[in-house]
Amino acid sequence: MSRTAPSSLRTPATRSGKDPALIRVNHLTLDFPLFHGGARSLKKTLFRRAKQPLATIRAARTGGEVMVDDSSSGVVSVRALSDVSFTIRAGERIGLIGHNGAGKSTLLRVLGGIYVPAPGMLRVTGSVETLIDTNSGMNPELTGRENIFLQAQHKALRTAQLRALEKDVEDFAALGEFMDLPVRLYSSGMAIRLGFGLATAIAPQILLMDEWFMAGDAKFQDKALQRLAGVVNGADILVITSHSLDIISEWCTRVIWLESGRVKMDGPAAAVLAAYTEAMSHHE
Ligand SMILES: Nc1ncnc2c1ncn2[C@@H]1O[C@H](COP(=O)(O)OP(=O)(O)OP(=O)(O)O)[C@@H](O)[C@H]1O
Repeated sequence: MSRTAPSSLRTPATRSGKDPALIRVNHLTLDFPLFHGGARSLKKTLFRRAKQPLATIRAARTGGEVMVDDSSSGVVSVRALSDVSFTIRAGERIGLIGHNGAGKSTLLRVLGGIYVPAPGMLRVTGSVETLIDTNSGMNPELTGRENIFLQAQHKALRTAQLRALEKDVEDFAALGEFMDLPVRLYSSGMAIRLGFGLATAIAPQILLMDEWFMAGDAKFQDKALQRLAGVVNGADILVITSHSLDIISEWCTRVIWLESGRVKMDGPAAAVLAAYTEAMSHHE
């Protein structure tokens, strides 16, 4: 069984003469509008708590800031990211940590081009692969095998590379006859196997990954970790969100700690994890 992507598929930028990967984020803010003036009851509740014309209610360590705009529009929104700035260079492995609703997944989706921030500046240099949603980039009506062909087409692979990709993903996902059945029939664990196998078959320059992608049965996790190690070694940049400080300390060189959408601390993994653990111990 193949546990790492075939070397013929690997094209890390730093070894292929492309520009090194880079992520630059400047003063990035992202709001999710919740409702407009029509839906009054939540708004009234929020105003009772805030008693300010333009109120910012910061929940204690859960969620982003809830913004209530008292102008005629009456928009209520959640500020998931607030004035976030950082630069990630090739060779760095970043862990995103923070409380529930701190903005980790939202930030990952912004970096992956799924959400467009406003205002703010985002510059990403290099090929990006996201391991965020099990079905991202997959057509559920097509079979697992057809989805492999689709990705190969998307990446303009030659026939020999396509065959190598097909074999590699088929071996890794170990879906048996389900490989030739539509993806919509897969269980979530089966979809993760295929999605993970596909996304990690060709090392991207930048790999963005949500921790729950490591979910699955113990045997799969073991296989996935070994395969991921190969991809991370081939990728220029890894950004991973996790609540597991063990995973973060094992995989990351640098940690960005988010609190209510803001960067609370950004630095070497050991230092940020120590500060985070210390802060958490005061909140228990
Ligand atoms: N699609 C959405 N619509 C409205 N609000 C959203 C949406 N997605 C996220 N949010 C809000 O944005 C904030 C940040 O959410 P996000 O999912 O990024 O947090 P997280 O740090 O990944 O949390 P967790 O650790 O619980 O997964 C939360 O307050 C959440 O309620």
